[in-house]
Amino acid sequence: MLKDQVVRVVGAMSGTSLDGVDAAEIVTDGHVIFEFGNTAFRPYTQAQVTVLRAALGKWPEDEIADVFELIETVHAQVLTGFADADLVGFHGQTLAHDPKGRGTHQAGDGSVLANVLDKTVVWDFRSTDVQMGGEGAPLAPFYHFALVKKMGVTDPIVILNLGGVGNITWIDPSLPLPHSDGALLAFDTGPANAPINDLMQARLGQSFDLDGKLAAKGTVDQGIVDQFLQHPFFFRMPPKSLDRDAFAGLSDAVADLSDADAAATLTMACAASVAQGLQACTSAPSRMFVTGGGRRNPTLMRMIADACSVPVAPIEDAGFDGDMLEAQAFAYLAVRVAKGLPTSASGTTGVRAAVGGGTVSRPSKS
Ligand SMILES: Nc1ncnc2c1ncn2[C@@H]1O[C@H](COP(=O)(O)OP(=O)(O)OP(=O)(O)O)[C@@H](O)[C@H]1O
Ligand SMILES: CC(=O)N[C@H]1[C@@H]2OC[C@@H](O2)[C@@H](O)[C@@H]1O[C@H](C)C(=O)O
Repeated sequence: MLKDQVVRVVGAMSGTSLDGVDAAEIVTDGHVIFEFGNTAFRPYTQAQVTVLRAALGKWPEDEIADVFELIETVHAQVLTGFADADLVGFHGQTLAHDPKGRGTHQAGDGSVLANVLDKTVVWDFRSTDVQMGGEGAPLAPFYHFALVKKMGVTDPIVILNLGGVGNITWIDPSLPLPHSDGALLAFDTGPANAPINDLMQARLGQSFDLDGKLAAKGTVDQGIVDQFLQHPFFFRMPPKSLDRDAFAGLSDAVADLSDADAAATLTMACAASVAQGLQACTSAPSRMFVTGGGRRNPTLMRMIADACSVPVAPIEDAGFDGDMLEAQAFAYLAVRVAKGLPTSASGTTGVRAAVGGGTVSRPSKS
């Protein structure tokens, strides 16, 4: 791909919440975001969620061909709607993440999708970073940097993503990429929606705490939150990343609480971990913009605002779509990979040097 080429690219993301596949198109040269395009969301059926949940923690050597097929099929269904896209960024579904041990594992084979869609697909974004000593996550920060440039702000700000897991990017837009040391600091903050969703599913058969209504009725057990903050993860210096189920003990800790108190306590645990993450940022940002599904939970947003000493607002206040940001991010990163540009650096994943990685698969017919 030519250095200055501007590309219409679609990105697709299946996140740790296991709710479905987001897809979003942008127009970019891998540096500047020129335009936002169409978006789509395809929820997983209950049966598909059950298959995906059962596959969490699995590695390539496990028998999971059915999971790959499921991921590829659902992504193909969503992505056929993007006929005008020149390129596809395919994240896949993270099943397991152990960057300092077994590696990182996303289900779904981009070469299969390339043939089905008859388009070039960029995928397996995280492996090279892990092989180079990085965390392999979070990877959205380079896109966050481009968004902040588009906003035109000059002061450091923070973007917080509240998905199944939370992650934060501190950005100083006055400094240059790609050598993001200084311009970017990014890391996972802790579990976000995943423990709340798991509680709602196990106790009430619901997929999440709609509008934080159950948590709003409960009382936080501060002792459990304080104990949660003693987890070794919170004593590690960033960059750092998490497996979705790294905090399984948190669910056990609220087992004896009422439904409402358990929901309130898990919601506060997320807010407390965000507040702690903010403390670890390079400097106090002027604002925190929140993306991801958790920004729709008013109880969680109130707890975060109370726990953090900076103004907190959904990213829509900056003019962006908080439901599609991650899908857009993997569209943006796909162009960077195709152009040989880095997608992570020591400030975002702890990798030794800025690195691109990713696999580019072209349709075998062309
Ligand atoms: N109205 C709402 N009230 C409460 N929670 C909500 C609401 N809407 C969405 N959520 C939460 O947001 C989750 C979806 O968030 P999102 O789509 O950002 O996750 P993801 O992309 O799967 O995660 P990740 O960023 O970890 O990959 C839902 O599972 C739910 O927990
Ligand atoms: C290993 C993995 O898939 N991590 C996800 C997960 O979901 C949120 C958080 O944990 C973040 O580290 C990452 O996703 C976002 C999109 C990222 O890479 O920026």
